Amino acid sequence: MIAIWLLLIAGVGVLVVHRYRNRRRLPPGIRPLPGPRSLPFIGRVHDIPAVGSWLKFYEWSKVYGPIYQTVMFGTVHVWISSEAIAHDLLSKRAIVYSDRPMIPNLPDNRTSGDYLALLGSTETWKRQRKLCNHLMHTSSLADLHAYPTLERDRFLYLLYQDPDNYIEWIEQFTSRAVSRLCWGTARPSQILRHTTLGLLETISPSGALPNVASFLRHLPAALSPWKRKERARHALEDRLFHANIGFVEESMARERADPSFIHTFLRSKGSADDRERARWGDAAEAMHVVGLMAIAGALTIGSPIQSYLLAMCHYPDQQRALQDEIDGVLGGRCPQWEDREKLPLLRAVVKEVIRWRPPVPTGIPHAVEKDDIYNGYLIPAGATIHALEWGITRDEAVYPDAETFNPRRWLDPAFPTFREPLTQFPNLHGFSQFGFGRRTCQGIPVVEQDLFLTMGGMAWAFDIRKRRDPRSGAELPVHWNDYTPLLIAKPTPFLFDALPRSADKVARMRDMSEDARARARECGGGADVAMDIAQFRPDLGDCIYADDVADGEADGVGSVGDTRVSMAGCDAAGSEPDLSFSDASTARSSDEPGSDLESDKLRLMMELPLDPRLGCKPAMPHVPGSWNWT
Ligand code: HEM
Repeated sequence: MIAIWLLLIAGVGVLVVHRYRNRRRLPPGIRPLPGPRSLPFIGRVHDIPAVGSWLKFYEWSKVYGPIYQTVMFGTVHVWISSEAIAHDLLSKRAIVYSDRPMIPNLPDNRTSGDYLALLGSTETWKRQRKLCNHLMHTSSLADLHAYPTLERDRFLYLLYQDPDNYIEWIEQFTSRAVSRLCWGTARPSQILRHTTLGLLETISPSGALPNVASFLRHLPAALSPWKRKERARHALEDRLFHANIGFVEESMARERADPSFIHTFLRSKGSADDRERARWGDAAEAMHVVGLMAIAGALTIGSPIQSYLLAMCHYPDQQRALQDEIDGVLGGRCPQWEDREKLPLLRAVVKEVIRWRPPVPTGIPHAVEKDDIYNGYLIPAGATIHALEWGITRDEAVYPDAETFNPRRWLDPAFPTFREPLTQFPNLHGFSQFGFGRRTCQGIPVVEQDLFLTMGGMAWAFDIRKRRDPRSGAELPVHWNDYTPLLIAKPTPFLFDALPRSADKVARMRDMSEDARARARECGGGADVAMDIAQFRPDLGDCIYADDVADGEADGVGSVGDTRVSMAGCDAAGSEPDLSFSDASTARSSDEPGSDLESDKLRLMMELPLDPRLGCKPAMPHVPGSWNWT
């Protein structure tokens, strides 16, 4: 207790000195940026909500303008809500604006080579960024979109079988697809999900107290639950990454390795060309670069996929227009990556979902290394610079009627965002939502494929619509903008119907899933190279994921805590549940509104405690016949 008091006093002392130092004379004509008034010592933190903080920062932009500052515990934070200003500073003056701030709850983030995206502007960062570019480029040539397609085909059939568990299937899709890209196998995906969520908590302002009350970072590990948690998480992640690279090495030794980022790296290391061998650093570094790419993919892509479902609930006309495009161009076939030039509306929907509900609404902050003057305002060295993505996407000059989900803004010359040729545009390259300047997101090719395939697949297969009340038949409300509070925001759960559009599409989905399963059996070293996933289970504590039910164990009954959920219409062999089709009059049996199963599902969705980090339930029932470890 005494230690805590001493630390508090020391913390206040540091803040006083910091404040005194910051209060300096400005050259004539130079002003500090406008912003809300600060309280002594704490600055302006007391009225920033823990949930939806970006809405408050956006509200302030309406009062103080598209660039303003707040002070939080002695640090100046600059908030930018205009894409043009973000480019002026973060892109055109990238030489001083490409640093990252120190994260109090992960104080070595600027120097440790373990987290490319969080590294300061150092030589390690430059080397790692080059390696990341090289891996991304080489793999796009190597036809790696076969992996997202395989996982999309698995995902669609799971969503058809059990739409109420959509968050689980989406998170499985993203983590499995990126695991395959990184290591050529989906087996590490559930542990990856676990460690990745932990990291998101570690670095998010709302995820760990020291990120707001930064003096708490000085607490010794014995007194800091945050430090202990992060150490355990990091140790698990390290073991996972070692196991993954070991798996690829062994697969390569047996000539069974599938293409992956790590495979590409190891092949360059084995090259006869000395320069090629020396170019990309050592295996330990590559292991972390690829690990960070996996983390980035597993964290983010689920957000727009969930937001697509939300948008379709609110905008049935847009869904119909998208289905018309897909049906008209593909004649009943499910979209494939090769179809992208022919489907501009689908690409517009992908981009508009991201604009409408930005996955990283407060942006990933940069730091400025030297004092800078912008339009007569001082931006002091060390300030944290936020491109406020939520605000940028609400700039009415660029996005008229910004609150409305309108994919046509990317396709119609009447809108400022229109760009030709439509075989190429819209696409995600250069989109503000992926950052600015030298720190721009390196995963755009992966995001583009994953979202095109999943959103296109869902529009082809399902009518997404609001669920009806089992008793009154009235539409159940679906929230408009309730998002989880961490750095990557996802919609909180909502109920909807995913009605398959025809019996034929159900049969196609089943076939596609079966084909995907056969393709998956060929991947990941096949049966020759085993990956010991069980070694990690003890580290997962109480967390149970649906994939923990191994293949073949499914019995048509899943459990959630103490509640057993039976999947009516399914048997152990994985036959289909009874469902109605949107274009047929087939009556629902067990799944009909008002049935016991329906009320069971509703109760589960509403009553189970949310995992506050993920915004989803801690454990989900298993779908019989789904396949997990291949
Ligand atoms: C919807 C999905 C995604 C969104 C919205 C997103 C957004 C972002 C944003 C806003 C940044 C920070 C840019 C800046 O500081 O100016 C970033 C950085 C980064 N992203 Fe993504 N990202 C996504 C998916 C991915 C994926 C799938 C990968 C890798 C496979 C990836 C890899 C990275 C890397 C390596 C960085 C760090 C760049 C650096 O600091 O130099 N991202 N991303």
